[in-house]
Amino acid sequence: MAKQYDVLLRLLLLGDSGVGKTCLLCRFTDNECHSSHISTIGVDFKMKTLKIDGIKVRVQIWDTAGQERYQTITKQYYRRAQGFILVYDITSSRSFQHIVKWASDVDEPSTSFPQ
Ligand SMILES: Nc1nc2c(ncn2[C@@H]2O[C@H](COP(=O)(O)OP(=O)(O)OP(=O)(O)O)[C@@H](O)[C@H]2O)c(=O)[nH]1
Repeated sequence: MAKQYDVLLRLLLLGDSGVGKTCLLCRFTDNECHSSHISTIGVDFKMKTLKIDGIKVRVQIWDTAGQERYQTITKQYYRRAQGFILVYDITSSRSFQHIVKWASDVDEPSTSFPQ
C-alpha cells in the first residue's frame, strides 16, 4: 500500500471563544463554514494532506476550546504540537489583546517542549 504521507505536522489553534477557530479549520479542510457558533468542547481535530515540493505533508490541526473552563484539558495538548496558530477576531480588540496571554501560555515551562 502506498504511503499516505511523508511528514506529519501537528498544529494547534488557540484563541478566545468565538473568534472563528473552528470556522477557519473547516474552511481549510472542507471548504465550508457554519454560521452558528457551537462552542468546541475540549479539543477536536481535522486533517488535510498537502503536496509541498513533492513531499506529502499531513497537516493535523487541533481545534481547542477558547472557553476558560476547558484550559486544563487543552493545555495538555500543547506539548505535542509542533506549531501554534493564534487566532483573534478582527472586530474584537479584546480578543486581539488576549493573544499575548495565549502566546505566554504556550511559553509556560509546564506546557512547552522539554529543552
Ligand atoms: N462574519 C464572520 N463570522 C465568522 C467568521 N469566522 C467565524 N465566524 C462566526 O463566528 C462564530 C464563532 O465561530 P467558531 O469558529 O465556532 O469560533 P471558535 O473560536 O471555534 O469558538 P470556541 O469553540 O468557543 O472556542 C460563528 O457564528 C461563525 O459563523 C468570519 O470570518 N466572518
